[in-house]
Amino acid sequence: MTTAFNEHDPFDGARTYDPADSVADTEVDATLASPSHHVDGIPEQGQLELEERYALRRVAGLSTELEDITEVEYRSLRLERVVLIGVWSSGTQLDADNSLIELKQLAETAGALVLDGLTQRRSKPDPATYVGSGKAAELRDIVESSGADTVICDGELTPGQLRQLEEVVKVKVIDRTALILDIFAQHARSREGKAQVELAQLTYLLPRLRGWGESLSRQAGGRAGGGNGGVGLRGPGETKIETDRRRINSKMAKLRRQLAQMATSREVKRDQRRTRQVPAVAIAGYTNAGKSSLLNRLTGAGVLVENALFATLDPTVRQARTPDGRAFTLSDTVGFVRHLPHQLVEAFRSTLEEVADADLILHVVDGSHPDPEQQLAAVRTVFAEIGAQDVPELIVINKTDAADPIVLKQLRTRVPGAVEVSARTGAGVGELVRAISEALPTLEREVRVLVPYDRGDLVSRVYEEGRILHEEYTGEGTALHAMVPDVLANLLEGFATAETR
Ligand SMILES: Nc1nc2c(ncn2[C@@H]2O[C@H](COP(=O)(O)OP(=O)(O)OP(=O)(O)O)[C@@H](O)[C@H]2O)c(=O)[nH]1
Ligand SMILES: [Mg+2]
Repeated sequence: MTTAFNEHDPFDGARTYDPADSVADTEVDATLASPSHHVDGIPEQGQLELEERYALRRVAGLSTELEDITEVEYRSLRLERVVLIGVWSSGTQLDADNSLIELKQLAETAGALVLDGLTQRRSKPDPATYVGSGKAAELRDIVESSGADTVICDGELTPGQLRQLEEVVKVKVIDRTALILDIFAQHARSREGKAQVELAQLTYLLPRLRGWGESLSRQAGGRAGGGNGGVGLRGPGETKIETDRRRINSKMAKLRRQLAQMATSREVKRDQRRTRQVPAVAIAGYTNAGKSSLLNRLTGAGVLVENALFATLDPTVRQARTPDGRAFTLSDTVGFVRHLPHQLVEAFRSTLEEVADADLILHVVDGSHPDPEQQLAAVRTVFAEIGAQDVPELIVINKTDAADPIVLKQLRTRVPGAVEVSARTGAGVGELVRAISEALPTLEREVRVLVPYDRGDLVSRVYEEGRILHEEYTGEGTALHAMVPDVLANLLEGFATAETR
């Protein structure tokens, strides 16, 4: 890569930050000695080049592969042309690359064309411009020469960082959180899903309002932030930003009310299932792990399967039966991702409660991914956030048909008891069904009863809801030895024969 801090660079050496300009500036760490900071002092060109080369690394093979040229033209009409940038502050280089590859998948899922991807090794993101200011200027050159119109950063940036980086690179800058929110917005179908996404977007937007645009709004934001109210800004002098803020707040309140209502109707359905004592199994896991494919394989549900992240946003619930005939429900859920924006976790809380409320979680992981363990860990973090950490978990390693045998072998020792399947070929699915059956709580009780002939209703219920192990017609009534749900067992208690008392 060429470094190009040249004479035409209007920012080079002259770049200053106005301390009143940004929230981020209050967090500037004076001891942060990244090589990039030398740029402001105009170091020697040769030394600079070496440092730059070391620090800003292009991730190979990251640009979107296009099938043919017409696709390029078609896309350029409606899609954004993006450059990705990530700050790599911990973990190995492979981790950093994997993270940027995932960012690429996210960007493409959102409909963007990825032109380039770069990472910078740095002890932590620059408080002002995310990447160091020197790297930011270099990034601007890449943006310029590639004709990109958007930069996507692999993290959540402060409003100040977004704005200051934007000032350097001269194109729109968005962060990973905004990107994920955008994908969710594009994929939401149901009324509830749409409301949840909108609430999350507004939550994200609210603190960022002042980062946008003119000095007036910035000023208003700054003063309000200083605790000194909007003196002189209210009434006739009220700024647009305050009106916007108020509008957003009331819209959010309205969405919360609507969501609460929708959650109630779902709660009712869940209660119905509970009183019928049908155990609930939730399929959860990292996005694109093959959760919907597995639901289809297990129940023939015909749920949307797509090689895209976050294809499923609305939970689907299906009925299923264990090989020995016990009914249970199986639900597909929204996929998780590393650093799932907390605004989304909050907004989707009621949907995610399906997982927390389940009797068993099928935790699906993509065995063909280079680092499935990291995905397992990321998903468990979300489980903890939604209070699902105590639900029994059955790990399902999917895509074994495409998985690297070495990764699989490693995974086997690290996650004992996992079931290996391929939703695509059907391999291992029989074993999975047996494992589900074993792991499901037996809400059944064994009963030995003698039911008088005038209580044929109870006998029919045993036929419908339970499993009969032995039946005999005696002088006094029907003698049954059966496995029945708890509720029915209670009704039959009065007819128990001596053996079960
Ligand atoms: N090779 C292979 N591909 C699979 C398998 N299962 C699913 N896939 C593919 O993986 C991609 C994602 O599958 P989905 O079932 O949509 O995954 P998901 O977990 O529901 O994804 P989201 O809803 O987006 O979170 C699709 O392209 C599937 O065809 C498998 O066993 N083997
Ligand atoms: Mg899905």
